[in-house]
Amino acid sequence: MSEMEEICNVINQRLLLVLDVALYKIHNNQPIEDIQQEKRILVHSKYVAYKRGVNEETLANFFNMLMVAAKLVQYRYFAQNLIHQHMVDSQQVKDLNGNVRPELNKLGQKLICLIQQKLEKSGPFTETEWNQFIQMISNDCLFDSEKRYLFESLKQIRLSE
Ligand SMILES: O=C(O)C(=O)C[C@]1(C(=O)O)C=C[C@@H](O)C=C1
Repeated sequence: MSEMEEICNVINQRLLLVLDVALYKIHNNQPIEDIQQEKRILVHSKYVAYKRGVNEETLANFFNMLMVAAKLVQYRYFAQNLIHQHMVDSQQVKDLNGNVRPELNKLGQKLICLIQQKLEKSGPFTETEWNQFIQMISNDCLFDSEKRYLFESLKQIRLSE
């Protein structure tokens, strides 16, 4: 598998996993957006980036866009399920803090690791990789224009000076 394929796979897994978060929030009447959690993710991912020699600000911008994409996917899922909201089977709902968020965390670390390896090997992402990216990011809930924003922020990531 190419590095780009591996990176897109992890992004796809992350965009699927946030549906478990949405299900939890629908079931518990919580809003999709959790600014405190976003702050925690940004602080943590900057720390991991720093440890791995990846420029923290450019990495944080990318993670910010990942969370925007996650919210879009969740809002659309939420809308699709509004009519069945009262029927969400509690058996399907996973433990947010004990299970789903730790999984999201692991995927985030894996992503930073793959990005670091790719940057060290062949430098920043370039326009030539866009076709592969758009083909690989399989989530139907995102428009191509939204995938483009995600790719633009991926292109900006650099190693530390
Ligand atoms: O952990 C959550 O509550 C999520 O909804 C996931 C996530 C993310 O992508 O990491 C997305 C939106 C929230 O504002 C915070 C974090």
